[in-house]
Amino acid sequence: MSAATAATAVQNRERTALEVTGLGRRYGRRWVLRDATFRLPAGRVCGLVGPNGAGKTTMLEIIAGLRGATAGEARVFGELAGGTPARRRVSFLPQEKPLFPRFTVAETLRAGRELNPGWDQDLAEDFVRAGSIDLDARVGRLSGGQRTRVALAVALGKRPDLVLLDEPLADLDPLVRRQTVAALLGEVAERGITVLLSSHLVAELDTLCDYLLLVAGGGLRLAGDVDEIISVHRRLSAPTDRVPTGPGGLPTGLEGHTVVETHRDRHHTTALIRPGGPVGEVWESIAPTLEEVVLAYLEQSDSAPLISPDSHVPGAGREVVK
Ligand SMILES: Nc1ncnc2c1ncn2[C@@H]1O[C@H](COP(=O)(O)OP(=O)(O)OP(=O)(O)O)[C@@H](O)[C@H]1O
Repeated sequence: MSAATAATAVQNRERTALEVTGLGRRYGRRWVLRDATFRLPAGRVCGLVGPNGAGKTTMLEIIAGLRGATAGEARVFGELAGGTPARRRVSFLPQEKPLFPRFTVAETLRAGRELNPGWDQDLAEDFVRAGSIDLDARVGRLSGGQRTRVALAVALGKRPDLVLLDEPLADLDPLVRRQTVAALLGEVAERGITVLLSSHLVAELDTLCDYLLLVAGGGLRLAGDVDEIISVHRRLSAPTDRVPTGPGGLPTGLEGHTVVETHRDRHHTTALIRPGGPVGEVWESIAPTLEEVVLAYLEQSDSAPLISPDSHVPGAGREVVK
């Protein structure tokens, strides 16, 4: 390989933070995750959503190298998850924050420094101080929000290229959540860090994430840039008496479109679709919110997956739905 080709290969690898191919995990006889294939471009903040038990933690643990896959593989900046080169570039913050209550905040950061060769003490200390947290305070005496900030400081102090966060905001009140999110996003934007975070806070996803993965029913249902995902969907509504149920059980006029979800009552019929062409005039058609799209896919976990072009893994043999 020439020097130029090798440089291009490195550049390409650095453009993809995460590449997951045919990933599956079985516990006993039960598959919780099957055939997940996607690419996460570097520098994105990606939300990982799905119902309870959909396999979000399992996926994060596999990427962090804490759990093996039953099928397929995950690569972090081109390196196989679990290996030393991949682990060096990843920080994982599990749901149960790994902090010792008896340690002071300063001792917690010192432990981070001793365990991580690339540790950035200034970054970690600044992140903690910006939350008005005393470095001499005992971790066990901190509020939930303060503990989250300390745990995030430890995760960021490692100077990772990819941060994996398992429901980091679940136990925070809305104000602290907003402050913590702003601090986190400021830090990741400045350093070009890629973030993959699981969350049930569907209504707040669009303030946090510019990329989305949705797992449900054992598989990946949505993957892609948030704006792109929204732009390929339409939210339709029509008077129920003008769109009677057709032969396939769907309201008439939706043939030829990919229908994700429909709701019907005596007066109104609504649908979330991926249009396959122009929509009949009887329907009022508007752009959906991200929350509406996510809720529709969560409700209809067997709807056709949408893997957007920049989430597509080249050569993985998976259909790209536009
Ligand atoms: N070590 C294990 N042994 C057996 N089953 C497990 C194990 N870990 C997880 N599971 C099961 O796998 C499924 C997926 O769990 P996982 O924690 O990955 O889901 P999740 O999407 O993160 O859920 P939640 O939103 O509730 O946190 C669940 O049904 C869970 O009970």
